Amino acid sequence: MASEGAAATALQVLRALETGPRGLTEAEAAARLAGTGENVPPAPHTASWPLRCARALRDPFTAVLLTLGLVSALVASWGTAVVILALVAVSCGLRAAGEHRADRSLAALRELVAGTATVLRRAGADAAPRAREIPVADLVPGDVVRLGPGDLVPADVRLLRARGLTVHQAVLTGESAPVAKAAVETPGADAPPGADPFEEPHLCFQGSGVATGSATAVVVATGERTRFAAAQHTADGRREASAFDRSVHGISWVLIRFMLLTPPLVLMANAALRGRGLETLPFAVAVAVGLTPEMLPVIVTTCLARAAALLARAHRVVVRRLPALHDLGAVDVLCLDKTGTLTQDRPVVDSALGRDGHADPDVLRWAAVGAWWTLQLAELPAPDALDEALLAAAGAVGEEYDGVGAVPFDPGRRTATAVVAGGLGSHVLVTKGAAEDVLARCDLDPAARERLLALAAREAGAGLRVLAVATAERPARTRPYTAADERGLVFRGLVTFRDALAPGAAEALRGLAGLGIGVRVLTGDHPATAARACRDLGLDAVRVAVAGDPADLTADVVARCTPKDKARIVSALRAAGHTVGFLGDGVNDVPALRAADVGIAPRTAVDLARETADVVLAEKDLGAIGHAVTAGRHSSANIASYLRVTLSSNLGNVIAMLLAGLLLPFLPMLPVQVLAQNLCFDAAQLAFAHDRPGPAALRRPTVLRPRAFLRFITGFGVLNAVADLATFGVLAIALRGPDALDDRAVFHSAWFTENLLTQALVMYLLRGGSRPGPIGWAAAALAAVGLLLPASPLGAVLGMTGLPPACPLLLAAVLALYAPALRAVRARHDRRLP
Ligand SMILES: Nc1ncnc2c1ncn2[C@@H]1O[C@H](COP(=O)(O)OP(=O)(O)OP(=O)(O)O)[C@@H](O)[C@H]1O
Repeated sequence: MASEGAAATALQVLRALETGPRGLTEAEAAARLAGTGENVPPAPHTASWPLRCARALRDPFTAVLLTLGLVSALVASWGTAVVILALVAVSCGLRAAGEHRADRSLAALRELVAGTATVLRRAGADAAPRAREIPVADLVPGDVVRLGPGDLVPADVRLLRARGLTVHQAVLTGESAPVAKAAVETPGADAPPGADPFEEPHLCFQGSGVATGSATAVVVATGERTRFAAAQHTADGRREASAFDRSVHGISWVLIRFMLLTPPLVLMANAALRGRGLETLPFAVAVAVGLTPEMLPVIVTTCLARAAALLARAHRVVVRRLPALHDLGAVDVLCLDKTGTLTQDRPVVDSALGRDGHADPDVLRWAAVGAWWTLQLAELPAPDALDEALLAAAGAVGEEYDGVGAVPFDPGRRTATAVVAGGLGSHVLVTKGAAEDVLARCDLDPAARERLLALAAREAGAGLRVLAVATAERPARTRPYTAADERGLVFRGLVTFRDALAPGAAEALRGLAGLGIGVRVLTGDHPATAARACRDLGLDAVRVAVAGDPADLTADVVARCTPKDKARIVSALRAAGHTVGFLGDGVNDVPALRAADVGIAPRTAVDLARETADVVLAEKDLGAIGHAVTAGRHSSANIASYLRVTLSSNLGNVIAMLLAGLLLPFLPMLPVQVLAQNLCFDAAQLAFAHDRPGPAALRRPTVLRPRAFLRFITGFGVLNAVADLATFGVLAIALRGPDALDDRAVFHSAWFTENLLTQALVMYLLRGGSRPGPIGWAAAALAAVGLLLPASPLGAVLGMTGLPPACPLLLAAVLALYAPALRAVRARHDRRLP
């Protein structure tokens, strides 16, 4: 379509599509819909099962396991190879199943936040076109659509008319700044063939969103034929990994290096000290596998999927990017916009004041004339909330003038201008906007400007929103008006608005403070209005700054933020080491939503903000953020617990096994026993995905510091190895000397049992939190397997045997010493935590 559009004028495109500027009739549209199909991009998330499993294989642990399995098969160690491959298969299967469940439970809720488009359609061939909202899926080529600020471009379109239009194309091009678009008549005439269609000024693409201005455009491609659909196959995952995921990744790579080093080290040590050859390879491989937290991908997926499904069900929160939950859990600063988030964004005109501060209905009338003609001439799909309030308060005004032009509102400029025909060949500019910005464009002496600014501040201090109104009479002209014409204005007065606080906002803010999250308000509004709203919401002693002040990075409330300021402050907070969430609902929040670690939008947000956000609150209840944060922390805490327990335990086992292997005339465990023990431990570890962490883990933002973490596992790993080696010593002494140790089956079985018992103990004691819950049950089951398996027929298959009666008692003695040591070290570790 791009090449076709690039070469054709708007008229040619309309003709080719057998449509006109008045749009299609309903009947034509219905017939086309039957032919072209719904305007939905191919679903990117419903991957097939084989694809899901193949994706699971990309996980580094799984890949290493697979390699070890293949190495075992190469040296014909079939038992080892089969167990390892079974581990890989189970891990991939569980992970794919978890992803599938998560996708399914979210798909239904995603529908809730599906967008609509404003389309011009006619009831019949002779009927007048009517603008109405339809589901985006019902759009067909040839439809004429209207676009306004915050709208998502619903299909690939060719602009017919545009005013001050800029669009975010980041999803398609990665370019974060909005690009200007215009309905030029001979587009790209001299563009070289094959030039980037995204740079064509007269084409807009599905997936992009309107930052400022408005447009009327004809749909040229829908559904799978859009550029967006084509791009989706290549580009995915616009955001970098979360801090938590990066830490997990870092820890994983340290481990993988260890794992890869283990087999050669074991081989060399055994060759040097014991003169063993390549026959130790299966054992070396099994030990390396023993080090792997191979259930990590399964635990991560299950934890995230469970948290997302619970949030969707219980709190109607849609998590559009699962790993964002971990970012949420780590958020320590949440930035919010004010309008529409802390307030309802349903403004009602309170008063209209003249220059002297007294009521002046003429000010309201001019403001409404401006609102009416901006709306008409910019062909906005809908008025914004302030314009709507002006029109509601002023009644039928505007039509007594002829509209000439409009420069629509832009949150960077903070003004909007409409131009109407005045008397005797003159035009009247009607400009309204933020008091400071309008006053800066008025011809006033400094004292008068100060007085009027103070008047605006007084009204804002009462919690009202304030618009300043100014006009200017100019000789009529044909040249279009631009923002540069907003100067030399005559100040008319102020219109003030009441905007009620959002219900539940005060409570939500208290809840966030209780979760250890600092709140910053970044708003485009007047500092006094914002400060008052915050005070009314119970945020005391707020420090207020205006964007651009040196203090804007430390203030609680930053007023007069442009969209760029919001994004700048969010990025600076991130650079200072914070994990930053941003909650906003307007088009002016889009860059900040994108810049934050996690973007959150209420369901009522403009389409573009909702589409940019990682998390959407389907109910208009800010309290849901607290639940979402807690769910994120819950998931991260479980994963961290899993890693702590599994790695400490595995490391201890591996150290003990290597040393014992060098001291003993035979291997301390057969490879298949090492793997069987590993499999039992893995199965028990799945309980971590269902655990309820202790309240301490939910009270603070989650942080996983790799260094501290690796210190933790080394400390506990060594302790665990000491316990294992103590068992070894006790067995040697109790069973009296080398003879007893010659009974390999007894030794292997005793060590197997001891390993599972210590692992159960570590699971139970290292987890943190008070109630045992699923972990308690899993640990008990693991201990039972450890005690019963060696004597069972399966134990015999694995080369084990029942233990002599003295053995359990000896093991109990070792454990009785190990448990208090573990508790003591744990308590010391907890005391050192901040
Ligand atoms: N339709 C409009 N016409 C003229 N001026 C407007 C209009 N809408 C908003 N303004 C002015 O521009 C300022 C900035 O608006 P913007 O939309 O960036 O932020 P906001 O809605 O005030 O606050 P928040 O950032 O909290 O959502 C407003 O405070 C108001 O003074």
